[in-house]
Amino acid sequence: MRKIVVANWKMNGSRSLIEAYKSTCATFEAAAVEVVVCPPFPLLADARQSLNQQLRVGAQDCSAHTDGARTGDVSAALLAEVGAQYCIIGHSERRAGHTETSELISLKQRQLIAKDIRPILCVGETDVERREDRWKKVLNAQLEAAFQSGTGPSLVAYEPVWAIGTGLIPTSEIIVETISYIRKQLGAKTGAQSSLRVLYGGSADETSAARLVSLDGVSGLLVGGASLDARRFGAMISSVAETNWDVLRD
Ligand SMILES: O=C[C@H](O)COP(=O)(O)O
Repeated sequence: MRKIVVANWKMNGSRSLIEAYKSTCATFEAAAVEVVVCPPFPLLADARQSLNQQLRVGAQDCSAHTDGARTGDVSAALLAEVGAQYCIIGHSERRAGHTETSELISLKQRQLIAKDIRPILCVGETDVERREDRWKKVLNAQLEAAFQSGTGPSLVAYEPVWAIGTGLIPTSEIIVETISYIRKQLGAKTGAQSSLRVLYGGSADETSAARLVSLDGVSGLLVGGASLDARRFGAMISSVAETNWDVLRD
């Protein structure tokens, strides 16, 4: 299966970054890697139009509701209308900064699936939860809620909170063990472990991308900071694509 690399611009980016992506990132070998760009809402339509050839476009969040008097919310239907094919949900910055619960996130997942948008469900423990060996319990709760919507996610991003934007990347052992645990938990619920894609996110950059996607069970990357520079992100895509071709040649 192709590796997938997702750029999460968070509350950053501009039309000029879309243009930079167009000239720098849209020349990779699409057969080897799937690339998804998630800009802020106002740039979605522009991104979709400009990057349509090879890059997919995703949103960073969506409303748990379909319509109505919900100022500031953006529905899955509207995301579909501007061409979003993916949507990040449950990012730790929303769980913590916007007090989003797993129940709310599962409602969002349901809205997205109804509009044929693929949810990318983010899960991950804090440093204290890791140190106190409570990470399994935390991940279970975050994954369990996703099943309240009736269908499990086909894309999960494991993002340890302590690795996001810190320059700290967990050891390979931690990443492999945790992603294997996520796969086991979801496989037990859905029986569809093989079609599940699990990404790693947290301080991934052009120097670590190839190693990270080569780890057992890692289907790709969710990238924050390093995706804000089109050249760095382009270098990440290239190194992941090369890794994938190596796999195909073996
Ligand atoms: O969604 C992306 C993650 O939060 C990772 O961010 P980062 O690559 O800046 O650590």
